[in-house]
Amino acid sequence: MTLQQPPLAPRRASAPVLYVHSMPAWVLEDFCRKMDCLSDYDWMRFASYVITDQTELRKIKCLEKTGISITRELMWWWGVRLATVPQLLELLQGLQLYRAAQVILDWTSASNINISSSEKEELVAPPKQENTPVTAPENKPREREKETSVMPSPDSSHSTVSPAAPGAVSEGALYSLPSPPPPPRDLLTSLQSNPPVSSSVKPCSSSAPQQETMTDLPSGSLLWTHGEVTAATNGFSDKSRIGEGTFADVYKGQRNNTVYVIKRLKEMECTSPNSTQRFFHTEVQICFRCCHVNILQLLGFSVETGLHCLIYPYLPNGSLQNKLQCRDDSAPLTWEMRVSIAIGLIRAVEYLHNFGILHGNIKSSNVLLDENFTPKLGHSGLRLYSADKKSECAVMKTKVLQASLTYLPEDFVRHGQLTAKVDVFSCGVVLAEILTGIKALDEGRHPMYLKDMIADEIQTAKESSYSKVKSIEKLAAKEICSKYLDRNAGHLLEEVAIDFASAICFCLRKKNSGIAEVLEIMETAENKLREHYICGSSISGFSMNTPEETDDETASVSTDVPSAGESRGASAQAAVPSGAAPCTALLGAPAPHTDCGQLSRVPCESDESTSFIWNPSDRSTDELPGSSCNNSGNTAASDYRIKQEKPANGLQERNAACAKREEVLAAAAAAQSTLQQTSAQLVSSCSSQVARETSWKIKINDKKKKLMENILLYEEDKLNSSELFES
Ligand SMILES: Nc1ncnc2c1ncn2[C@@H]1O[C@H](COP(=O)(O)OP(=O)(O)OP(=O)(O)O)[C@@H](O)[C@H]1O
Repeated sequence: MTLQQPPLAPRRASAPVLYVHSMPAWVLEDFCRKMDCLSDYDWMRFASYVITDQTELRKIKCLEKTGISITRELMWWWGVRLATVPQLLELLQGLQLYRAAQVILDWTSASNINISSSEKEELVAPPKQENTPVTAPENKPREREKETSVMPSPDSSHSTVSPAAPGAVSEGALYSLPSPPPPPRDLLTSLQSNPPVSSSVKPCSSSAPQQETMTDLPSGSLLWTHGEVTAATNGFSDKSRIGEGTFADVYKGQRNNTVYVIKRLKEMECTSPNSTQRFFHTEVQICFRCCHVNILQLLGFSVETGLHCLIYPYLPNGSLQNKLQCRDDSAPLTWEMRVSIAIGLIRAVEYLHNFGILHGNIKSSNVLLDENFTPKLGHSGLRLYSADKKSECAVMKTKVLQASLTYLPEDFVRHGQLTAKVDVFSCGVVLAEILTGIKALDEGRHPMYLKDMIADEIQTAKESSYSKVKSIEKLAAKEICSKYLDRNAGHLLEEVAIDFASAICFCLRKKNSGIAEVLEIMETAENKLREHYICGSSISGFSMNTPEETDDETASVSTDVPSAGESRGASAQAAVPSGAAPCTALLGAPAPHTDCGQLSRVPCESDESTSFIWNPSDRSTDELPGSSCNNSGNTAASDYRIKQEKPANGLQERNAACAKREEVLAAAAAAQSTLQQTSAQLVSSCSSQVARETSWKIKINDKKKKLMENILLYEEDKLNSSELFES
């Protein structure tokens, strides 16, 4: 007896269609968790209904080794083919996978989504009991497994077949299954062509009139039609074209009042006829799986003959490379931004590596900056770890990588073996660009590669040091800072600069570190910088709209909008709390802009009458101290700069201040994530300040401490804005 594909009746045209791809993330996650711990046999049985092509199915099963949820991968595969939730549900129920089905049912009933049984009947006829596989000799134990998967015992995740032989399990399971009609072999053809009649799902194609249109989709579709991309880019007009990469022409486009970037793949650039398709497929697959604040999100794609487009959000601050080189006459990135961009990049790489994904094309032009200067790593060139035994190394031979020698280590150039260390190396080159502002490649320079300039410093440090390995990085870091630190960004705390440069050395040395170690160094640097700004001699504040602690008892809140002059004055007056540690030495040349708003060599003195201002209107570059060299004040990340000033008097002013602050807080909601991050750091830095101040016998300002606590409660929605300033 053979297992039959559950037959599908045509969808009712008028019924609202609930697609698998529009399932909320938490439902999908819960569902995947339940499915992933099924026995291999049960999982394969389910998957075989979704993907009838065994090669395709085995490819997904292989991903299990990388720690990726294979059910998620399977759901993606099915989701882009416009599978519906009722279809999924029917399949689960037909296979008696009740726990997973329950996840879907809980969600639909909690959200009042109506999937009535009659409707289900019309959508999909469940597989009949007698169609379940019972014939193969090995089916008896497996039948028992199926039961346990309905109500699993603690070890139900363990198949009766040894987990040490996943290939055998897969094959056994596959061979015992019937062969339903093969679905389209890959994403592209399936999306382009009409589906086989018996296929369980229907691919979407702009040329398939019987298919629901995009407007029918509950939350919009990932799949754009040719017409939609053409309309969004004004027919791929030159005016809409904003850039060009190795693989794609980049267009800025608009659809439904949202601005997008549409990357049109260059069909001719690829080495073989299939490589565009492979590249595209990989890109879409990986984007689907990756969800991280520092990874560029894929919003859609378009696949038609001769036209492959990937659609991303438009990031108004463009690429890191352009920003570092101040193209479009933008102000240099501040140190706060640079450190935070570096950390964002490292986190993105760490995230990918944790998922077993190698990037293989990390460079500053691939790091894009959103309106808050949050970095988003683009993913052209992403590859998966090769699943075969040979290695964690995948052989890379693409044109993209040959063009990226600037960011790749010598070993890689020679052997073409991509490993996590290659990514760490490339990351180091980008970090070096951030710290030095020097181009990664300049053919008119000797050495022309920035990586070689850093390598020379490491080598020199090695030769001149007989001490332990660790100090070599420090030695080299000092040299790098004194020679190459980007002076346009103003001054940088010496300790921070050296940590930053050390992180670069750790990335670029021969036996380089893991990404986690590099992240730790940079996070330490960021904490030092933040602590210094908040507790020490901050002038510009650490790009956050949070109040700065002062040690005066009577400080009150002022909402005065200072003039540019006042800002400058305040910058010059920025005070270090009484008794604060002596100002740390600062690196960088005596700034060409001495009033640049960065950490100038401020005298360490107290200012007992300081208060703080959040000043949303104080954003324009020309109001900033030293605006020619500092744009921190006019970015969203640092919109509300902190300034110390004489206290305002009386209740009236305080009330006015409160009202004003409410406005500010409303705006601050837009920068919620930044705020949350800051608060946590603020609390830690404040507690360390408290400790210090206590030892210096300084009385802490209770009102401000209360305000800090209130801000945290506000962010946790435990206070509303009117209660924020209650003491
Ligand atoms: N989402 C985006 N928002 C704003 N600008 C973008 C976006 N994506 C790309 N760009 C711009 O287009 C340029 C080209 O991007 P693309 O990613 O195609 O190429 P690349 O990174 O320079 O090279 P390669 O294709 O070799 O990785 C970028 O340098 C950037 O200026």
